[in-house]
Formats: sequence, C-alpha cells, structure tokens
Amino acid sequence: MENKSLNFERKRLNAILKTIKHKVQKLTGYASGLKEGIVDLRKNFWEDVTVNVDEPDDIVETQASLRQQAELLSERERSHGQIHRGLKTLARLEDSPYFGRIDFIESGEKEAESIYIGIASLMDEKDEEFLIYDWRAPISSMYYDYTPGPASYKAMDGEITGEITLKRQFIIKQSKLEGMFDTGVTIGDALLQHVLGNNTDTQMKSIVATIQKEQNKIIRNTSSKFLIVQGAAGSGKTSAALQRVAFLLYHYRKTLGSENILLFSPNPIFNSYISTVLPELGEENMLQTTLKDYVEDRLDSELRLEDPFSQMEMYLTPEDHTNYETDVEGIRYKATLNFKALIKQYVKSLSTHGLIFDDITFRNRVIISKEDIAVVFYSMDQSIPISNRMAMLTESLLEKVSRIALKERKEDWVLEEGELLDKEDLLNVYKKLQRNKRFTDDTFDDYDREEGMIRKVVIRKHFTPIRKQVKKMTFIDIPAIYRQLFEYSKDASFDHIHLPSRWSSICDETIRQLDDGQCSWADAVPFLYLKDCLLGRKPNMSIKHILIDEAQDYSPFQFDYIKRAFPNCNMTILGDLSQAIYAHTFHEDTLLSNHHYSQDAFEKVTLLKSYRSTENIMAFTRPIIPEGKSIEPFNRQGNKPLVIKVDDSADRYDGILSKMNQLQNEKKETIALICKTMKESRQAYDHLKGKLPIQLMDKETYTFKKGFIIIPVYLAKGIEFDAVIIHDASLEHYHHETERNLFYTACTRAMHNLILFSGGQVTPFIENVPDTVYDMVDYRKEKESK
Ligand SMILES: Nc1ncnc2c1ncn2[C@@H]1O[C@H](COP(=O)(O)OP(=O)(O)OP(=O)(O)O)[C@@H](O)[C@H]1O
Repeated sequence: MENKSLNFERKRLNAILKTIKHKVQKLTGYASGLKEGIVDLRKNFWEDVTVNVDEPDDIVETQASLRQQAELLSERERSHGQIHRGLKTLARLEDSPYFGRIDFIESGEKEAESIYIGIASLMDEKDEEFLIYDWRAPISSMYYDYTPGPASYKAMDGEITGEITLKRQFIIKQSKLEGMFDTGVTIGDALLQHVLGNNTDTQMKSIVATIQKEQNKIIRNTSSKFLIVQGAAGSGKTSAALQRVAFLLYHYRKTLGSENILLFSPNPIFNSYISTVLPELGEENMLQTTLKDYVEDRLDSELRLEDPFSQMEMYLTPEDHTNYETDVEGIRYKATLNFKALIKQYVKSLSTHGLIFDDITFRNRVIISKEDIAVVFYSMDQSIPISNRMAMLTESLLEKVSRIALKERKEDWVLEEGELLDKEDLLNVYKKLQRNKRFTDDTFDDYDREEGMIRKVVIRKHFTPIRKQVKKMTFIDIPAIYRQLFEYSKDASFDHIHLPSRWSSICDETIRQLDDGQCSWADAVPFLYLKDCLLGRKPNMSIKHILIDEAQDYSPFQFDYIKRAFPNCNMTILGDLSQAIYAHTFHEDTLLSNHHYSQDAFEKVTLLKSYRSTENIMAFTRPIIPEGKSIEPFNRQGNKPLVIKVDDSADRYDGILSKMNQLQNEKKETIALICKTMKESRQAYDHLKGKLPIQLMDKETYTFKKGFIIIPVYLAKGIEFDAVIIHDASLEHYHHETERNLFYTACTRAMHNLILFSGGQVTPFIENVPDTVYDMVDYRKEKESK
C-alpha cells in the first residue's frame, strides 16, 4: 500500500516537473522574442516617432507620437519583467514544487480533490486547473489548520466546509522526492523533527512547509489594526512575522507592495540574518530599519546621537560609572509617557514665551535678529498651535529675506563678486541677453541689463542657501529649547506629572551632555517629539504596515512616537517580556501591555511552544525565568547542557578552545561564544584570536560567517546558533535581577548545544534548574583525571 502511494507520488512529481520544464521553455522563447523586440524598439525609437515642431498642431502630434512609442516600450519592458519573475518562480518550483497535500471533499460533493501546496501556484498547460496551490491561497489554510476530519476555509464567497481525508507532507529537494509522511496531527512531528534537527545557518530559513496552527493565525490575520504577539524564546515570532509579510503581499497584492511595509529590527546583524527569507518565498524584501537609524535620520545632525548599545554597555557595567544610579533613573524616566506629558506641558508654556531662536545671518552680518523673530512669533494669535504659527513665521521670514535680497542687489560688493562668476554662469547671462535682444537695439540698455542680470545671479547664489535654511526652520534652536526644558523643570513640581527622585541631578547631567553637543539615546525620541510639537510633522503615508520585532525593548515613549509617525498603519508587534534587557524596559510598562491599545482594535496572540532548542536545553532554560513553566518544549533530544567550573583565566580559555574544537568536529556550523558586554567580548577575543579563526561581532558588524564568533548578548538578539558557549556564567557576573533576562536570552540562542563556563560560584539564576537536567564538571579535576 505504502509503495503504491510512493509510486503514485513519484509519477505525479515527474509529470509536474515535465509541465514545469515545458513552461520554462515556452516562457524562455517568449522572453527572448520580447527582448529582441525591446532592443529594436530602443534602437529605432526616434525613427518610429514623427517629429515636427513647426506649428502648434505638429507639436501636439509629435508629443502624442512620442508618448505612444514610450508606452509601447514600457509595456514590453513590463511584460519582460513579468516573464523574468515567472521564470524565477518556475526555477524555484522545479527544485521543490510542493511540500504538502490535502485531499478535501467539499460538502455535497462525492469525490475528494487533491490539493498540492507549494511556494507558488502552478496551472496545467491549458491554464485550466491548479496543479499546485500557493500556500497563501485560502484553500491552503486548511493544510495548516486541520488534521484529517471535518475542515473548512474562508473563500471569497463565504465559508466552504467539508472533510479532509488525507494529509501528506513531502520533502522534495533538487527535484527528488526524499521523504513523504502521512500525518494525523497538525503538521506532524516527523517533518518538523527533520527540519529542526538540521544545523542552523548564518541566514534564517522560511518555515513555509511546517507552519504551526497557532503561527498560522498570526500569519493570516487581516482583521486587527494592532496584532500583538507575546511569544517565548524560539517560538517562531520572527519566522511567523516574515511569513506574514509574504502573506500580506499576496493577500493585498493590488494595493500593497514591499515598499509599503517596514520592519523595525533590533540590530544591523539581524537585518542581514533575515534578509533571504522573503526572496526564498519569491517576494521582495520589505523595508528594514533599526530605531537608531530611523531616529538618526530625523535628527539632522543637530546633535551627536549616542548609540543604544553604548547605553547598554553603561547599564551593564555599573562599576565603571560614577553617576550610575542617576543615569539609570534618567533612562527609565525618559522612557515613560510621564516624561512625554512633561514635554507637552512645557510646549504649552512655550506658546506664550520661552522659544529660543537663532539669528539669520548673511556675510557675517545679522540680517534678521533672533529677538525680531521672537517678536514676530509672539505677536501672532496665541490660540493658533505653535507648529502652525511656525509655518506662518517661515512664510513671513521668507518674504523678509526676499526684500533684503532685493536691497542687497544694489551693493557694490555684488558687482565685484560678479566679476568672479564662473564661465557657465556668465554664459547663461549672455544667452539670456541674446534671447531678449531681438526686442532692443539699444546697447546702453544692454549694458544695464547685463549688470542687472549679473547682480541677480550673484544674489541668488548667496540667498538660495539662506532661503533653504529658513524653509528647514533652522532659525529655531531646538537643542537650546530642549536644554531649557531641564532648566524649566529642574526644581519645579507639577500637579499631574510625576518626577523621579533624582530629577534635579538628571537635569544637570542632561544639560552637561547637551552642552557637549551630545544627545543620549534616552533623550533621542523625547527630543524628536519636542521638535515635532514645535515644527509640525508630515506623517508618513506611504508605509501601510509596520512590524516591530523584539518589541519588548521599546519604551512606551518610543512606541508612541512610532505610532504617531505612521498614523495609518497596521502594526504587527512581536516580543517576549522575558527577553526585555534594556534599562528602560526593566519593570517598566512595555508596549506588549494591553493598555497601550485601549482605543484601538487590537488582538493579542500568545505563542507558548518553542522550537529552537532541544528539549534538554529547554529543561535548563525554562526554570531561569518565572514564566518558564508555561513554555512548551518541542520534542527533540540532544546533549544535556554542561556547566564547566574553572579556577582561572588560563583554564577558562583552555576549556573554551577545546570545547569549540570539539563542537566543530561534531560538525556544528555556527558556534557562538556569548559574553555579557562588548568589553568582555573584546577580552575574550584577545585571548582566542591567534588560536582559532574567530570573528568578533560588534555594533558595526552587519553579517557573520559560519564557524566561531564572539558576541555580546544584546547583539545576538533574535539570532540563533548550533552551539552556544557562555563565556562567564558565574555569580559574580550574573547576579543582579536586572541581568536575569539577559542571561536567559543568551542561553536561549542555542539550538543543539549549550555549555557554560563559570569561575567560582555559578549564577543564582540557575538555582531552580534541577541538577538532573545538566552536567557540572570541574575543569581542572577532569583534565587531571584524563
Ligand atoms: N513552524 C516552524 N517550523 C519549522 N521551524 C520553526 C517553526 N517555528 C519556528 N521554527 C524555528 O525555530 C527557531 C526560532 O524561530 P524564531 O527565531 O522565529 O523565534 P523567535 O520567537 O523570534 O525567537 P526569539 O524571540 O528567541 O528570537 C528558528 O530556527 C525557526 O526556523
């Protein structure tokens, strides 16, 4: 019976491959014909256009003829593009045409239809029947949602019900059927075991063939404006998010393109880590940014922006900082909506007084003084919002600048400078004169006119940049206004706004940094918020969907800012509270909390099953966090985690070196030594660099290679490795409650092996881990016994 099915599927696969080959041949034929046509059309473009500009009628005709020719060309180019994309899809299908099959009898019908599911649809040669359904098609959803038995799906014209009589999975690689499983449970363990048992890569893979039911809900959700996903480490949040992008691009293909979707990712390495998933699915990548890049773009280099990772280093190395408590309290407070309320209150006060302007200068001379600007601003109707008054002020300053420019044109220096005009400018002046000459024969007039034109050119050259600056509203000194906020609130108290206990010192420190031209990461979004309140802001309308990964690390203020910047967007927000590692997220209200969405349609999905790590590793990591009990491991066995106690640094690096080599011999492809900070990573690198080919990852690293790497935990967010070695899991290193999530995040990066080195007593974070689930050895003793 089994052989019969296998033979049947082999035969069918061969038939499908034949169809694909035919289609490839046909399309390649079309493509080369079309290409020749395009080349010819481009070559002969002007020959086929009737160009005649003698009479107005002829000009209109010429324009029409040109337009027609251009349209013809672009239509052919479009078709060529489509064929090219079609060929690419066929090439992907040829490699692995489908991964699933369900046999479905629709209610009222007698016979089951076999539905084969792959990464794209394929029609038969007559274009009448689907040989393969795209995994995103409505009917395909049953594959992910149901076991054999009653099933239904939502079609265009309503709910279709029926029964699944067979559910089958295939492993097809390089056109060969390598495996086949009939499954009783949702996307059975066999295929998932197979996929997860493999080594990982430096690039994430799509999970299209093994999407789980709970993940499918996230991927296909089209009803919520805010979809919030709280998912355990390794539960497939990022994987589901990327599949979701592919789904949305398919579902809304007429209105949504990859350029309308923006993903906020935790760091640049992550950007490259996930960059191949969508192309693997035949889609273009969405736009990607980090919050740091997004913010930096908007700061206009007014201030030097601190890197979030420098803030992180500071947070994790209290011993290196004198004002540690104050700094951390400042970071936490500036992350809150309380601080936003304080800024709002401050902006209100600026409506009547207190705005700080800059002089507008020209040739080292003040042409409009800051005092005059303030007078104009504050003489406007105070009921008009500040940002609208700023727009009116800009208009009035532009007019004033034009008047000054006109006056300035008569000055002697203008003519002097006119003599120094470059050739091109002079040529333009003469050409213009020449054009005008047909109207006059008077050479005196010409002389005056030439001088006038030269003066105009000189003035325009000088005043264009001034006008540009005025339009950019650089006459408002935002850094000074932001600085003034701390003077304004330093010793004040407000009725409804809470201030932290060390507020006065926080203000002093912030003022010191701003005077130094520095904007701390904690101040970045508040600064931009103030800037927007004063200058107004054009919301981004081209982005229609935003995804925020590692969302637990965003502060409420940062999230609020993103929400306002993209008011029309739907959002998918994914995170794990147990992996919140930033100073501002510890014990703070993060954007995974429901109340951020009280006024908006939102839905929350919780993912509890985790797929990344073996069951043995999960038995070790789950007790580290309070919520660990509810996380369900996926049944996949491996080695027990190993804790190695070392006495000194020589033993530590000896041990790490030997474990790394051992893991490589066991064919582990990505082996990461994870440290708490960058400082620690550098020290480890200095010890190991000559001894094995190891890559040190820092905030400027955008990609990583297979083999050995050293990385601080915060840069490893979202990424995974075959084997993880924790550089120092001692009590001394991880004991603050604030470091628990960091330690958990580090351990949960491991897929197959987890080894922890500890000098002295081991971190108390593993005190709830039963000692049966891991091995502990003393490095020295073990070495001596060998
Ligand atoms: N349905 C699935 N089929 C196959 N593999 C899966 C599936 N879901 C998750 N995985 C695998 O589990 C691992 C973890 O997935 P992913 O990185 O998306 O999880 P995450 O929730 O974003 O993790 P973290 O929060 O720890 O960064 C990846 O190797 C991914 O391929």
